[in-house]
Amino acid sequence: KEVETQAKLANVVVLATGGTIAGAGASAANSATYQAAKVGVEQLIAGIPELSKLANVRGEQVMQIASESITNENLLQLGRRVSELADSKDVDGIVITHGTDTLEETAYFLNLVEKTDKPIIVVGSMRPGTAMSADGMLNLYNAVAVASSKEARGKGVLVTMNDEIQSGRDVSKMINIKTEAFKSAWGPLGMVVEGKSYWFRLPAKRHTMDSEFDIKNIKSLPDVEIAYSYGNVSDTAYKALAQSGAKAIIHAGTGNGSVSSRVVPTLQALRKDGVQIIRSSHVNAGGFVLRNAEQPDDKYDWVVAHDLNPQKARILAMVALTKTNDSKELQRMFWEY
Ligand SMILES: NC(=O)C[C@H](N)C(=O)O
Repeated sequence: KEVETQAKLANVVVLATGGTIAGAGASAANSATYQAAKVGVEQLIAGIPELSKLANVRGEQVMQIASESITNENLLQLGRRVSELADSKDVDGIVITHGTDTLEETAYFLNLVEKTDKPIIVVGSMRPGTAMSADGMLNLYNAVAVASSKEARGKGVLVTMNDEIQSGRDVSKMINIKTEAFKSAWGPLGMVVEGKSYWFRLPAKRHTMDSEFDIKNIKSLPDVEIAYSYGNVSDTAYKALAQSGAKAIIHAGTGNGSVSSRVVPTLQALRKDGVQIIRSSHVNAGGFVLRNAEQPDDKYDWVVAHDLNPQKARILAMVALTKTNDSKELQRMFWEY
């Protein structure tokens, strides 16, 4: 009987990368002071015996780092492993445990480059497993539940935090001290409660199977950097980033991606030198940057990031630049993805 049930359960692989979900503190009262990336994947899985009722779960330690230290090489390594597993007949769903600081970047990257309709769920936690009311256990349980469900197929890369199912494209870490940390300006796609998913909406942007990008064709990622804007901003950072070899600079602009008059001439000159200029907004609840609003993008040959925050704009720019350096093509991609 047991063998029969196991055969019916989905096969889910948990790829562990580190983060607070694998963190450990000195005492149970340490919810904010701890070391990330300490606990191995086997221990994470063993800590939730209920997983065996949801799926046949096995783990793989891909790396063990705090996500603020993730590199483009790490992204490619993870992306390639996800792709290999997705191609395997024995795998029905993939869960990635990840630090929350750059979780939204990794989720968006995978959403762009993985050619599969199998569920890929990225999950983290805000408190280490050693803390009182640690959130990692339930977040991971929910991730495995969604990864093993048929309804999650074809919905792009997803994130399960705080009982919500979010689109990996839209979701962003909005606050760093609450378990209710991840939000999307356009709302969650669904909820997961007691291991069951409840769906309410679908992503509208191109992703995974419908994406023109494929991790199998990406050898390396170009250098794309971000410059932050604020009152009295100077052009020093923009110039330095270009000098260090950035192929594109994401302008993390104020408001609707506005650019200080002190910086405009430098950005015009950098564009003439071949650097792509991409205007985004760093407003917290979600930016919305439109072409030729605030700045004459057509005239300057700049690109707008639309609703992508600066760190997500960096991900799309890197992936897009592996295919084209044409600013019109880049702009098309920023509307479509
Ligand atoms: N909550 C977390 O996971 C934060 C941690 N610094 C990380 O991103 O790895």
